[in-house]
Amino acid sequence: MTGHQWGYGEDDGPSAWSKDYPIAEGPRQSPINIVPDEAVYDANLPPISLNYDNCTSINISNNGHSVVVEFDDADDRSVIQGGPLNNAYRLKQFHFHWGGKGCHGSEHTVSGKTYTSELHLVHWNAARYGSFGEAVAASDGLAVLGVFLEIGDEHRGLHKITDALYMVKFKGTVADFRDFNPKCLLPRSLGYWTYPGSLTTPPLYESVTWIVLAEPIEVSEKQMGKFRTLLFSGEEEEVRKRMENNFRPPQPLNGRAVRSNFQ
Ligand SMILES: CCc1c(F)c(F)c(S(N)(=O)=O)c(F)c1F
Ligand SMILES: [Zn+2]
Repeated sequence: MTGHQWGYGEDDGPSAWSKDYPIAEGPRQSPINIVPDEAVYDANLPPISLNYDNCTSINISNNGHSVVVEFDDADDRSVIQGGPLNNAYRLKQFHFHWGGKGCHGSEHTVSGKTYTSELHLVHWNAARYGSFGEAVAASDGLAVLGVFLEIGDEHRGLHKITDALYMVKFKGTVADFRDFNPKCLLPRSLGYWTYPGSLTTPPLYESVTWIVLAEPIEVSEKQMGKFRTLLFSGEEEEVRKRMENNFRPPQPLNGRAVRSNFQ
């Protein structure tokens, strides 16, 4: 596996990543299995505060690993703060991880329970670093908000995304995607677990403060089916590989404390 050519298949998947990215076996890797009974309720953990009202989505793209919606992060117009964070972190992008048919597909698990998908809202510490590229490798550089998706009723906010997926079927495709506010993808409760972790894809930097919401959102099987029409492969590639099961399994906790802001 030459550098930067990683995937989720038999030969280039999570069990092979450590060859090119030795940090894969580091002390604070993600995702993890969250065991609520072993989480430490921390009464001093403030609620998280999301200010997405002036957020500016720019485009939606297929990077060969997931579907990504990017935001204008030139100023503090859309930030997450509070919770375990010492300052405001700027929204850079969000993307998803999902399974094939059935109910696996999330990266974090809760007492071993998997969800059908997991949304990651990626933010970077603009108070301390000059760019996302600089922050991505710093121990307090990123804050990722994780939201579980489970099969149920259709999600009205997700429609705008699933209706745009046909434009980014192939790896390397990008399309305009304006005026999307991801606030509509959040559950009612912002109760969360938080722990120090990493990117769940190469380069697997140990730079993420994870904030995983306990309440899932509901999406329909039909909506999930649209994610599976995406391809890992580029338009010119002979073999078409459906984009699914793009999740890393849980990694060793190595004694890390998982804290919750709820009992
Ligand atoms: C380098 C860009 C990037 C990702 F590709 C990614 F998958 C994640 S993840 N799954 O940990 O949320 C990030 F946080 C992230 F910043
Ligand atoms: Zn992710």
